[in-house]
Amino acid sequence: MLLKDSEQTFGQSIPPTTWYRSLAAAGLRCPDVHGSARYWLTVEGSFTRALQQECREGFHVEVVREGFALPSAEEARRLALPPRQLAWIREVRLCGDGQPWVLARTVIPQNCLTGHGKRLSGLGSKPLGAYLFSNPEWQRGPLETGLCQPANPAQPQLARRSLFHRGPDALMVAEYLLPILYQH
Ligand SMILES: C=C(O[C@@H]1C=C(C(=O)O)C=C[C@H]1O)C(=O)O
Repeated sequence: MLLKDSEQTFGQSIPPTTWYRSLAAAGLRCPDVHGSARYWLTVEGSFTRALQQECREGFHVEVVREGFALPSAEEARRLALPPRQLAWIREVRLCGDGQPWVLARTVIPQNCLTGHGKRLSGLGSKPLGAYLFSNPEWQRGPLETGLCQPANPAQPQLARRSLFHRGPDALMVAEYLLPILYQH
């Protein structure tokens, strides 16, 4: 039976998440990070590229929402943003072979939307990684590991995130691994 998109993706929202500065630190809390998800939590370079290499049929990005909104208090602290400053927030599903594999949330402060960065608010279904990794002005910082508190089995349990820096500007990309990606 074919499910409607709303049924297929029911429950696949982003759960509350605690972030750790390293995989090892998260591993003390949750040894699962060293299991089959470890590759995805640590893969360097473009995550989009790594997913594309895993696809048999194809890769696409589905925009869930994008627009100006308030980051969470934790995101604002991590990005050193003043409280209540709006940022461009993009949430997408990264889909392999027609199925969502990863939920991604990117917080783009307004100072990143200047110069070439203007493109960041007009990506639509073009992957953000293609822009960031073809643009040498953006440098990635260290990867953090996230342990999620899922409310249902469709929600992610594990996540990763990093800041991308352009001089003094920084944006933050978080990727939440859906179980289908690493539980074969
Ligand atoms: C940051 C990257 O971009 C990917 C693409 C995203 C998007 O289009 O919104 C979000 C998260 C990423 O995994 C990457 O490829 O590493």
